[in-house]
Amino acid sequence: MERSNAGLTSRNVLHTSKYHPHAFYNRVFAVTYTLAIFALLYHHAVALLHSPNAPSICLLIADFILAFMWSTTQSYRMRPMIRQVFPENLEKSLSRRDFPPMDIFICTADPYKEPPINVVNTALSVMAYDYPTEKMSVKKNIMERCPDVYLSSNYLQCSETEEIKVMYEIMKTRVEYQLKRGKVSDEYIFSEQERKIFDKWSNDFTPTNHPTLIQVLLESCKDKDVSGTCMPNLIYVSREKNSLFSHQYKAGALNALLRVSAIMTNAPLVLTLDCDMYSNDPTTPHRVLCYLSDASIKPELGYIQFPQRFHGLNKADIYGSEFLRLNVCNPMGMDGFAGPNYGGSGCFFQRRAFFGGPSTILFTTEIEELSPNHIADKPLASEAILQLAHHVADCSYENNTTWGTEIGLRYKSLSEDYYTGYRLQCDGWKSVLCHPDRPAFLGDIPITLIDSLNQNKRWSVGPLDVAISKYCPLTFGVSKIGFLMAYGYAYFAFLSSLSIPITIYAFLPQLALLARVSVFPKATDLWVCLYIFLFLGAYAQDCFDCITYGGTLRRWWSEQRVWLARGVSSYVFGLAEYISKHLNIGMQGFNVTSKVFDEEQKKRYDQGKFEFGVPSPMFVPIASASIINLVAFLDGSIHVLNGGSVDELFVQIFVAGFAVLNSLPVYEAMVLRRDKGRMPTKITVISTFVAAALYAASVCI
Ligand SMILES: O=c1ccn([C@@H]2O[C@H](COP(=O)(O)OP(=O)(O)O[C@H]3O[C@H](CO)[C@@H](O)[C@H](O)[C@H]3O)[C@@H](O)[C@H]2O)c(=O)[nH]1
Ligand SMILES: [Mn+2]
Repeated sequence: MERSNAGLTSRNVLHTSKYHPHAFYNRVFAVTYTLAIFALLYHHAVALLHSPNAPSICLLIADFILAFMWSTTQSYRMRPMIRQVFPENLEKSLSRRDFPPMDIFICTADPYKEPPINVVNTALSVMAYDYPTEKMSVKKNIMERCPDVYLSSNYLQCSETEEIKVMYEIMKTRVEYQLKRGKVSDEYIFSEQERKIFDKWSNDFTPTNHPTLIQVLLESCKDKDVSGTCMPNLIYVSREKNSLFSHQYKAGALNALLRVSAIMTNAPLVLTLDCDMYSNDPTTPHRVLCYLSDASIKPELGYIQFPQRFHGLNKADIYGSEFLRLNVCNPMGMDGFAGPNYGGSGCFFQRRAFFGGPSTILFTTEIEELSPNHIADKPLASEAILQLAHHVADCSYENNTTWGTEIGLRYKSLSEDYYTGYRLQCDGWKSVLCHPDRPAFLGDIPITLIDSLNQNKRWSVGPLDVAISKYCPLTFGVSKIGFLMAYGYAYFAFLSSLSIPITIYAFLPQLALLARVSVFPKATDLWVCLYIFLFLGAYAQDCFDCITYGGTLRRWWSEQRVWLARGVSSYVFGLAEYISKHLNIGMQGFNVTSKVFDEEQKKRYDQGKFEFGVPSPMFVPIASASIINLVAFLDGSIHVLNGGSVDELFVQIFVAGFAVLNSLPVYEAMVLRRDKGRMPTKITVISTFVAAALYAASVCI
């Protein structure tokens, strides 16, 4: 079925949508796989009734959680949607003069993890959007408008571009120099006005304690570029920080930006960007307008999400950072229903969506100027406007308001993107996924294992706060957005529960193998076919999906490997962090992912080498599991080679062998490598002790 928007002749079509042809096969497979899961649970139940024992109970729990998590992913496969937009037709139905104003928010939190020059690049890349009045004008029709990317590309060299390059290099050196010094030195302050600005960073100014700073850097129509074209408004905002207040991390930052921008410009369209996500296509807003200029869908359309895409991935994508499933497959699946989740960056919102559902009356704001209906027509740099803007960026501003609970970005979860998208959809908003071939934005990826594991830990803890609350997708969600959408959200909500089955499968069959205890059906038993089907079925479908959506076999292998590593590490630590927070013995925060690349680390990453390097406890379960699996695999194989029965232990030897195959880079890092990214000896020693202790404990039981 192919649909296009009503009211336009085919020549003027702005967007079309059709369901993915795989949907039918996915459904047939889902039914078959469900039957197989029931058969497995039946088999477990019979075995347990026959001879109840601890390993069988553990495996039942593991399989039950895996089955539940599998079921939550099915909604993504029932009705994936493929959309296309035709920006070339846009100006036939909407004149450039009528393009809606747009506010773009770029968050940055830590200059030492997020180099300011990269933030500058991101800002410049979107300031150069092909967009009217504030537009930077289309010079030479360049697609790469991120200066750093453009200047490192094979660009057309002429006196003008060389001049720009020199200007850029000077700016870059200056910014980096000031960062090292931690202060803007006098020789770079050229006027009394600039001095006044920089004086605001007084000596008692710290990242956690400082007043609000708002600086209008460029004002549209007052500031012009060399060709006389208006520049876009460019405003620097640093909200007040005070250690006595909870700042709600990125969600708090975005809410402050929502308010400050409401006072100054109040554009109906809002784009949120992470500081590393530069624009890779100047026509992106045109794609957005293909949806928003369609009166039949606009009233309910809360946001348009572009998949997060990344640059600098190594060939095998060893840490699975491409996240095809998270950023492309799942959102396309949800797009067949109410639409994709909000991904934190590369998302265009209707400002109105932050102020209550589309069919409810607009939620009232404390100050009239914050309402999305308010028309901001005063000069932004005027005293009155600046004063009000400072006021709404105060720490205490949100006290006794519904910011973060009913309006704006929602707090409660460290995954503010996941939770906000979910709540907006529960409010009745729809969304669409815009997935052009040329990525609209490109962001940085973590290049060390610890950064990647930490990022995944955050993504497992954040949604857990939603799972265990009155907004749980399985209850609240089902009642608001229906069973299938809610199940899609439940997958993330319960992501950390995957730690239980993965950890059980990483240790239990292997310890049992060492003790010569059989925990799976015999190789000659027909039931083993069920295990083979369930394992191969899940793996084959995953691999097939991955390749369908643009992945490679090699990357898929990395993805499944890192899934196992997250299971024993990120998700376990995530659960532990969640529990300790609720017992009031620990704190969790938004650990900003580093975007600074150490040259040597980058080189190793490019060679496809895993970067351990730091002695982090998060590596201990990974290393311990690798050791136990290797020992069990060798021990089991020797047993068979010496004439022991293979029948009873075959599945366990297979599981251990599979884990060994996945652990090859870990052994290499523990034993063979000498570079700085190797596994720290301390971790190898601790992990060996842990493995031995587990073995000893299993023998005692
Ligand atoms: O207290 C904070 C922490 C982070 N950020 C900003 O949030 C963005 C994302 O942070 P990053 O460390 O890069 O996190 P990632 O794990 O890479 O981000 C993913 O996951 C986040 C939620 O966990 C989403 O907000 C992001 O959009 C999504 O890309 C960056 O621009 C940060 O500057 C803040 O503004 N305040
Ligand atoms: Mn990031």
